[in-house]
Amino acid sequence: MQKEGFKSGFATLVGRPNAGKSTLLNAIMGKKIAITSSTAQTTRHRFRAVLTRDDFQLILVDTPGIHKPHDALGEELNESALKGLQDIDVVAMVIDASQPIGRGDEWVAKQVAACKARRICVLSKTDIATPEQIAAQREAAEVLMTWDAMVALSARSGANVDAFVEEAVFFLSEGPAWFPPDMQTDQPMEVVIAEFIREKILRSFHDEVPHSIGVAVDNMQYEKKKDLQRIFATIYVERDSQKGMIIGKKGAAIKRIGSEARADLEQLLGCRVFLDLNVKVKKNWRRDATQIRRFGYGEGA
Ligand SMILES: Nc1nc2c(ncn2[C@@H]2O[C@H](COP(=O)(O)OP(=O)(O)OP(=O)(O)O)[C@@H](O)[C@H]2O)c(=O)[nH]1
Repeated sequence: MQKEGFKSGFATLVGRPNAGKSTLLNAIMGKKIAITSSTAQTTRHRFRAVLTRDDFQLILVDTPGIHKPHDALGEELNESALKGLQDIDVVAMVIDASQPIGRGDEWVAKQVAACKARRICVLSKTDIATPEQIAAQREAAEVLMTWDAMVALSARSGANVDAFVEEAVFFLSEGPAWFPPDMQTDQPMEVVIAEFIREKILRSFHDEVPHSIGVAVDNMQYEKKKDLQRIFATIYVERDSQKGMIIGKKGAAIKRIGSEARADLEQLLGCRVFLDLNVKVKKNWRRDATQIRRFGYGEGA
């Protein structure tokens, strides 16, 4: 059971190249997590990490187009980067405390200032900055915009990293966790979505459906013009009776699951979603090694 007052939501780390975003992400997670770029860039959000504690779940996403001013000069990318920032709760802009604020920082700040999310200024690398430098950087950062919070930290030494997490969580809303607590690392989008749908089904049936059900995303197509992500997924069950239950009378149950999942996936992905769900009976799918990998539960998934 989730604690009363449990909070959940999304945060993104932005900042010019080399500001220290990846190092901070790793420090937040408390271990080196694989940061891959294997995820198809069909959606605005790339999931980097999910941090779950007793009282919160903080999902760190990457917002493509916000780090690299040169790539983002085109109107279109600019706009989509900004839109991406609209769906998340907290934007943390990482500024290197040991370097003067430059044009790269100013560019990123402009994007951040235009979004609705809560804005946290992170002054990074305090281990190599003098107290005078940090104080001066605070002042310079205040000039960039009005922040909801400011934290000076060192991802390398770990100093104040927890304080940053606390600030970010403070701005999240109360609500249930989006993902299972043991999901931590960067995952391919298909696995994230499959896991998400599975979670919805389990919740929707209040544990009447066994945890042995599996979900696999078979295909994903993004239509740029419509800003629409088509997702084709299969729900695997072990028995016919389970299939009947998930489909429901005249398909009522699966329809409901589909529309609930779709609405949340739209928020999750930051674009419109068309969701096609199929139910298949596959006995003992869990024992099949290839299947396990495909479903994203086994090692090496
Ligand atoms: N001394 C010190 N160095 C840091 C700290 N955080 C990051 N660095 C170093 O700064 C450099 C850039 O850090 P990254 O975390 O890769 O920066 P980034 O913002 O993710 O960079 P891009 O991926 O290019 O956008 C690396 O050499 C890090 O080791 C810190 O807290 N202290």
